[in-house]
Amino acid sequence: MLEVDGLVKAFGGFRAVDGCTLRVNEGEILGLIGPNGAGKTTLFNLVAGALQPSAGAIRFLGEDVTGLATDALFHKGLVRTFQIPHEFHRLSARENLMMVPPHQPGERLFANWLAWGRVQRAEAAVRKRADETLAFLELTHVADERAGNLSGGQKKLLELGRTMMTDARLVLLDEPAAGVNRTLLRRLEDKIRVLNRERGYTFILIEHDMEMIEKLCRPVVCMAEGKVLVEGDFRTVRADPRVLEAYLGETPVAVARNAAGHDPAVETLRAQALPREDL
Ligand SMILES: Nc1ncnc2c1ncn2[C@@H]1O[C@H](COP(=O)(O)OP(=O)(O)OP(=O)(O)O)[C@@H](O)[C@H]1O
Repeated sequence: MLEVDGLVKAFGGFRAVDGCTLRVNEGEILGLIGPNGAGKTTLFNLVAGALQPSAGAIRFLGEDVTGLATDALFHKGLVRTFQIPHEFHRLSARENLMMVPPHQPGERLFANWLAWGRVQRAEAAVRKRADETLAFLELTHVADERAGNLSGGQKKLLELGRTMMTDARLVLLDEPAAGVNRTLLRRLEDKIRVLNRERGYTFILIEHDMEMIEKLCRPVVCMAEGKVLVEGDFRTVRADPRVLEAYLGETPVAVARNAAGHDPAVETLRAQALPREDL
C-alpha cells in the first residue's frame, strides 16, 4: 500500500530522515517506535505531504505521490492525526467532524441561494455521518460540547473521528496514547482495532507506549538516526540489542554489562526511556 524508498529530509546540514526505506501492506497496523529525535514525526510529515523530501520516493497504492501536498493525499485516502490534537476549540465536537469533508455545497455562496435544498440535504448527510462517528467513538454525550473543553483522551478520539469523516485507506496516528487516561486508552485501542479489522483501515502508529504497540501492532519498525534500524514482530524487535542500544545510546557491550546490574543509573535510564519494562 505504501512504499517509501531512500527517503531523506535535510534541515540545513542535518538529516532528520536519512535514507529511510519502508513498506506498509494493506490491512496492517504498523507500529513505528524509536528514541526521541529518531525521525518518526518527520517521516510522517513527509508521507502526509506536510514536508517536501530532499531525496527519495513515496508510492501510495501504486502511484508515485512524492512531494504531493496534504490535501491531494487526503483525497487519495491518506490522512494523519497529530500528537497534539488540532481541534477547532470553539466549535462543538460534532461541528469539528462536520468540517472535515471537503467541497461541501454550502461552502459556496451562490449554492446557498440557488440550490438551498441540495445544500440542506448535503449538510444533513454530513451531520448523520458525524453523529454515527460520535456514536462509534462513544462520544455522543459530548456532541454539542465545545471541543476545547474535552479531555485529552476525548480529543484524541475526536482526532480519530476526523479520519472517519473521509474515506480513509491509510491513517497515520502520531502518538495516539499521549496524554490519554487508561480508560480512554483502552477505548482508543478498541476503536483502532475495529477500524482495522472491520472497516479495512490500514494504520501506521507512532507510539512510545509499548503496551499499546505490543497489543495492536504487527509489524513493529524501530527507527534510529533517520533510518529503519530493525523490523519484525514486537518480541523480535524488543529482543534486538540494537534497539536497546538506540534507546539508551549505549554500545551492546555496555548494555549487556549494565543489564547484569553493574550500573544503577542505566537501570533508571532504561526505566525512563522504555516505560513499563517493555523493551
Ligand atoms: N523543522 C525542523 N528544523 C530543524 N530540525 C528539525 C525540524 N524538525 C525536526 N527536526 C529535528 O529532526 C530530528 C527528528 O525529529 P522528529 O520530530 O522527526 O523525531 P521523532 O522521532 O518524532 O521524536 P519524538 O519521539 O521525540 O517525537 C530531531 O533532532 C529534530 O530536532
